[in-house]
Amino acid sequence: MHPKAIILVGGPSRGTRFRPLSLNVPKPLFPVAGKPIISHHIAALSKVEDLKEILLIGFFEDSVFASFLQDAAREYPNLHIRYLREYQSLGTAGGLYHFRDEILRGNPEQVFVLHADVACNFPLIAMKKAHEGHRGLCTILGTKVPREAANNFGCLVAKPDTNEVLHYVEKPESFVSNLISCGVYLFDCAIFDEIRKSLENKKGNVETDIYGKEVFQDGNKLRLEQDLLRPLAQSRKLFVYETKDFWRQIKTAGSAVPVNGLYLEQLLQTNPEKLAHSSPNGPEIVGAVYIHPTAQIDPKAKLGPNVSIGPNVVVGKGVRIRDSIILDNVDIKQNACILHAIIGWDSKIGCWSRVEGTSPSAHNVNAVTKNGLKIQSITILGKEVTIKDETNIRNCIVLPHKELKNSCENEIVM
Ligand SMILES: Nc1nc2c(ncn2[C@@H]2O[C@H](COP(=O)(O)OP(=O)(O)O[C@H]3O[C@H](CO)[C@@H](O)[C@H](O)[C@@H]3O)[C@@H](O)[C@H]2O)c(=O)[nH]1
Repeated sequence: MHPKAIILVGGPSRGTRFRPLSLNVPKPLFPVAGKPIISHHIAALSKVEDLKEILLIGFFEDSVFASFLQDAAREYPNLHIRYLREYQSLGTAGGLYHFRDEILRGNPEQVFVLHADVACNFPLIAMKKAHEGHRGLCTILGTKVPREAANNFGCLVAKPDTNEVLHYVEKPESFVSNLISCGVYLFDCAIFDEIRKSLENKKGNVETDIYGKEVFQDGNKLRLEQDLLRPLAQSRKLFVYETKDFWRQIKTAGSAVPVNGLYLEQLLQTNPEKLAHSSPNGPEIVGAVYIHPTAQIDPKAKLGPNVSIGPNVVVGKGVRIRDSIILDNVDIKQNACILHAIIGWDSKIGCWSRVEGTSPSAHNVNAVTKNGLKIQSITILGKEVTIKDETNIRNCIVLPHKELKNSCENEIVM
């Protein structure tokens, strides 16, 4: 079977919860464990036999992915990776249908569809094997989440013996099931007939906008979940493949920190040589830590676990960093301490300063509550933020280009 793959990358308006980091980089290209979020998807797809083409579909400007695509072409010479731009947000299935001729060119039999904003070990080969063992049109990757988190996702009720999905309910108001959709699918190409049927049904719902143009009632969008998966479950053509391995959404900027940790842990198991290790003349490394080869780390610094250090970062003597992502060109002076934080590009952290957040809980990755109010658990500094010497920044979001001389806590610094 010869498959193709699609990564749904969304567009700029969708990155709002990822601010302030999405002000400088589109979310799909934000680095976790040393490489852009969607590079992890591509690495997994590159291992699928006979998969030669990956299409990124979204509504960002074309230029956004240009240099990423050049780098990816160098890294994966056998893969053809392109970006297809929707003229506006067409919904999670709208782009698939709009670009169906491109997708079906070369007669693939199957299409993987991956959301860009999820992190997992993408068990695509196992999904494909499971898919070929049943008569469904789609196999969806599922995982179990805590009961109280389930209604934030697409919920699946499946027959335990056959994995046939009996009900699919998108973000239900009351509890349906704690088996949820991970946003990773494998479709037979016959799915395009189902999308057409779904479109025809929706055409019954057309209305006229203020310009007299016909639009669907929900703004011309075709939703993979409600318009396709739900009817597929009703007609018993949807199956689930459950992963017991890690899975996480990347919605808020703060969620990049636990995701970084999960991918670093995975690297520690599969490719430990890509990670940093303690050495007699180097810094002390605890657990999984990634350091870009151009970064300069003082031998008296201590890093880890769950730390990624970007290109050209300078880390001074006595610095302590854990559970943090340090982006390109950051300068951290001696004895500063960085915990549960993301430090934006070109920022400067003065000596004896502390930039810290709080350890987030499993499925509520970005917020902790204090006196009933949500506060930031991961501290995030935007691009080019300067923290003066001996200043403490706790549970804050700091917008780009700020200079902080005084300590602050539980604030959004604008
Ligand atoms: N190309 C394109 N991509 C889109 C569009 N709308 C969303 N996306 C992309 O599609 C993915 C899903 O985004 P959302 O629409 O924000 O859905 P969600 O709240 O994340 O929920 C979905 O994913 C969950 C798993 O993470 C599922 O559990 C849930 O059922 C649903 O499919 C993201 O990668 C997003 O960038 C669109 O109009 N066009």
